[in-house]
Amino acid sequence: MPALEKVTIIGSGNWGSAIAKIIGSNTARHSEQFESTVRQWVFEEQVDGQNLTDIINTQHENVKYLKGVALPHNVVAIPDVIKACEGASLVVFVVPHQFIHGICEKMKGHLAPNARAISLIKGLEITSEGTRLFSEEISRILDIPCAALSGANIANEVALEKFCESTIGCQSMEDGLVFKNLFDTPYFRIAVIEDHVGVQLCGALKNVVAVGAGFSDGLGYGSNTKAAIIRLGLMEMRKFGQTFFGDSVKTETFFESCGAADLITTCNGGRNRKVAEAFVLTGKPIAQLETELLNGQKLQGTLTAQEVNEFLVARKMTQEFPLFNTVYRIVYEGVSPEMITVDI
Ligand SMILES: NC(=O)C1=CN([C@@H]2O[C@H](COP(=O)(O)OP(=O)(O)OC[C@H]3O[C@@H](n4cnc5c(N)ncnc54)[C@H](O)[C@@H]3O)[C@@H](O)[C@H]2O)C=CC1
Ligand SMILES: O=C(CO)COP(=O)(O)O
Repeated sequence: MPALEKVTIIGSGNWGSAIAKIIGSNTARHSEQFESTVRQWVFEEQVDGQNLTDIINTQHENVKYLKGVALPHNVVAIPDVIKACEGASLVVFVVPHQFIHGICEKMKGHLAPNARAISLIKGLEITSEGTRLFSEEISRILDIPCAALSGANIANEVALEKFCESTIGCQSMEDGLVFKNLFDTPYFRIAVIEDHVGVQLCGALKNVVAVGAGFSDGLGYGSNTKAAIIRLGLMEMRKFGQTFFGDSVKTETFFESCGAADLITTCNGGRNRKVAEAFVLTGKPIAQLETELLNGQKLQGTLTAQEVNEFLVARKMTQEFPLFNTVYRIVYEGVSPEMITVDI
């Protein structure tokens, strides 16, 4: 009989906690394939004078990032990333994208020889030199294959077991199906496709569009305006993929949960939308609103807008992506939010 897979989750924010609930129940359910215990690396912090890891391990609840949701008892919170990942054969990365590099560097040399990873991160490594997917970054640093999972998955709703779908993009179907067993439940339905590039591009770029949708809400524009922003955003997402990743992004991927569906849910119920709306209503800086409104959770869309802009400026192509460009200029250059319907 093949050895049981040892699962480690890297991250314990809002989505990291919701996904820990699913993974913990699935490893217990599929005891022929997975070791029941799931180690979760938790960035240690104090909550009411107690370590967050101690709270999770005794109360089985992440009281800071997913309050009110019971976590399975087989999920064990560990503050030391090396202890959390030592000997792991399946690694689930679910941290805000700005933190991934430092974490991967510490994990080097500590995984099982056959380890495979999956990235749930919604963001892109974009610099003026080029773009890199986080699955590629993780593969490069740790020398292991890495798939991606992304979908219309607002964490709080998934944690309450409200039905939704999600997409796994992989290079090896064999690995994709192992991960499907780790994530799939009757209320979290997984499709596996061989387009790990498209899955991640959608997950990152839809956050920029959601910031634009939030501006529209803050200005009091209605559903038609938001629908236009969503449609134009989808077109720019596809154009970005076709222009910079060519045939490796499949058009059908935009019709999966990771594509149009995630764009719609994020533009209606996500944190990027919420903070962008408050930006218009209050005039406060984004960083201040992130602190005031999100209780330690992190925005991804404004950072991605900045990274995408740097990449497009280096190629003199900002005019070809008017929505991405306008979102950037509103957040970072003091351009009036009304321009969201003028310049796109
Ligand atoms: N929350 C959601 O509804 C969904 C989020 N995602 C994506 O999943 C990824 C992770 O998001 P969440 O779990 O929601 O995180 P979050 O937005 O709740 O971020 C907080 C997390 O960042 C950690 N953190 C703070 N400072 C840190 C540091 N210096 N080093 C390392 N970690 C630090 C905190 O401990 C906490 O675990 C993101 O890319 C996000 O876009 C994807 C689907 C749904
Ligand atoms: O990715 C998400 C839903 O699928 C969450 O989006 P926000 O980060 O805007 O909350």
